[in-house]
Amino acid sequence: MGKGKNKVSTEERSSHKPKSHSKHRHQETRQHVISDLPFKLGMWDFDHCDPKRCSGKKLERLGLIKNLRIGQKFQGVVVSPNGKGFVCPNDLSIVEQNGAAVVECSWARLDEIPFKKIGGRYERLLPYLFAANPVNYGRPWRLNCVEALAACFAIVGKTEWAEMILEKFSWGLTFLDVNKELLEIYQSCTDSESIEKAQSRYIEEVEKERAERKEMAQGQDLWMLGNVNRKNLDTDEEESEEDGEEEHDDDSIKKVVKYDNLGNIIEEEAEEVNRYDKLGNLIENTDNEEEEEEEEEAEEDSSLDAVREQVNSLKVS
Ligand SMILES: C[S@@+](CC[C@H](N)C(=O)[O-])C[C@H]1O[C@@H](n2cnc3c(N)ncnc32)[C@H](O)[C@@H]1O
Repeated sequence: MGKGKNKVSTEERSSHKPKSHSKHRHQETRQHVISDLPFKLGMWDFDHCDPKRCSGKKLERLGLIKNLRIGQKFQGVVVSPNGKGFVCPNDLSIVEQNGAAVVECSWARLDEIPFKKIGGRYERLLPYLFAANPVNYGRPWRLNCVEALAACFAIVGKTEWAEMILEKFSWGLTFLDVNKELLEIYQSCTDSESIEKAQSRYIEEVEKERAERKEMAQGQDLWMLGNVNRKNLDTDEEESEEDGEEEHDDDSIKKVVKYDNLGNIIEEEAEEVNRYDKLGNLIENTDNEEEEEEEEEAEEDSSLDAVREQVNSLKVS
């Protein structure tokens, strides 16, 4: 055995004492913090997440949240993907008396969570809100634990409690700014049904505005093309010139005609428009503008479909 291998130097010994002492003090501080809080927070932690990025774990390190065991139920509002109704202002007394809890787990591994063995009497979904955390910034529905708890507090009217937990994160208070309008709408509701209606109205408005913006953008594109009537005229002329001639069987060659704002042709050229699939195979050019437009629309709308799907999946689960 090497000389002095298991020996603890005087320096180390003296540094050990304060360490264990400080641990004890830290525990005391934690209890002190939890008992000092005007609210109760709970969390079932399934250890799915990177502890450095996990907001629930940070709340735990700060002594603001209590860890709950599997099999243990929570008396307050449980904000969970397994919720049956939405958090609403009518939940105020439950939150005031017994607080709020979350399920700390990965969104990708929800199917591993034994929802029947956790939760409580008041399991709730959160309505449409945007994440402000660095991992999912700007995404609706997928809030992290501290955002979910803060949203619950804010909806029932305890915005100051929401601020108390969010301010522990550098980005935290942004959550309230980003969702100011939505939170005010939800705060003016009463029960879960009214929250659901308000949420649907908001999503519909967002969709409508989106469609209007798209229409305006299309209008601008048309304006940029110049005199559309003149363009049609020229195309007809071209077609009639080609009448009786051998048809060009290479669809990949497309005429590109550009006009200035007065409708004069400023350029005419042939352009290769070959398109390839992911495997590098040539895709036949259909020149079917309607089909292409439909494809574009489907792509643009897919994000909204994803939102709808998430609403439904949250409702179903
Ligand atoms: C899936 S975990 C992800 C936690 C993340 N790793 C973190 O750092 O906090 C987020 C938890 O917040 C709650 N939550 C977030 N968004 C929710 C929503 N729209 N409806 C219900 N609960 C939600 C749930 O308890 C959910 O399990």
